[in-house]
Amino acid sequence: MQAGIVMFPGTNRERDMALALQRATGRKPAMLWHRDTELPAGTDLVVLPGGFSYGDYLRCGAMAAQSPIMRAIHDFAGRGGHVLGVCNGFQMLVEAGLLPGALLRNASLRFLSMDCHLRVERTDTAYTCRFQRGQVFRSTMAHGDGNYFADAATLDRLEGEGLVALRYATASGEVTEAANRNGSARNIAGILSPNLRVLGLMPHPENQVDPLIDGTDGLPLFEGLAEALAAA
Ligand SMILES: NC(=O)CC[C@H](N)C(=O)O
Repeated sequence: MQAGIVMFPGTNRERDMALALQRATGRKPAMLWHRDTELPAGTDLVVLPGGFSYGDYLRCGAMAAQSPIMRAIHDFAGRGGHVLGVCNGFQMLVEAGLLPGALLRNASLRFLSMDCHLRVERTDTAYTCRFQRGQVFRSTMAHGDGNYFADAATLDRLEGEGLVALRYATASGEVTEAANRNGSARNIAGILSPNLRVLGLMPHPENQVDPLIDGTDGLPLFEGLAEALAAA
């Protein structure tokens, strides 16, 4: 699988993402720049990593969504390409219209940097195929604007079409208000596009890919991608 990671001014999680992908695929991802107008031939996965693109000016991800490379990413997604947006990358995907809804300020109006637990809601996707349905894994959140919002009709559509990939839950898998630290609608931590190929999520699975650093709870996401896209 050949992945490309896009960097914007203010991106800060691209190296962690590269290590996570390299660990799972055995291959170095291509590092791409926001001014690029094309993706390298043979790209199987585009990743929009976390950070503070353009200093979060206007709204998180709003300026990045207007970058030259976004047109190529739109085309790639339109052809059925896989696109993963993590944290600021998720914010970019909604700002670019590739996923519905918005990421509002956290309900507490505070930047939240803490562990969280995620419940896997479906497993027939390239991102989640290495998890069990209902499995809970530990991850990390680090954001000021992670409060997922969409109108009721959109939320109902996402639920009805099974496009909620991940929810904030307790360590034992209960979807409670206390587990939902940023106030997201229906505890939503990550959503999919209707073709299941675009995933946006606020927490950082790339933080948990090394037993010597913070465990390997996030590794199945990258291993699943490696497996699913190698076979593609
Ligand atoms: N870690 C991140 O990607 C943070 C995203 C964004 N800057 C926020 O604070 O919400």
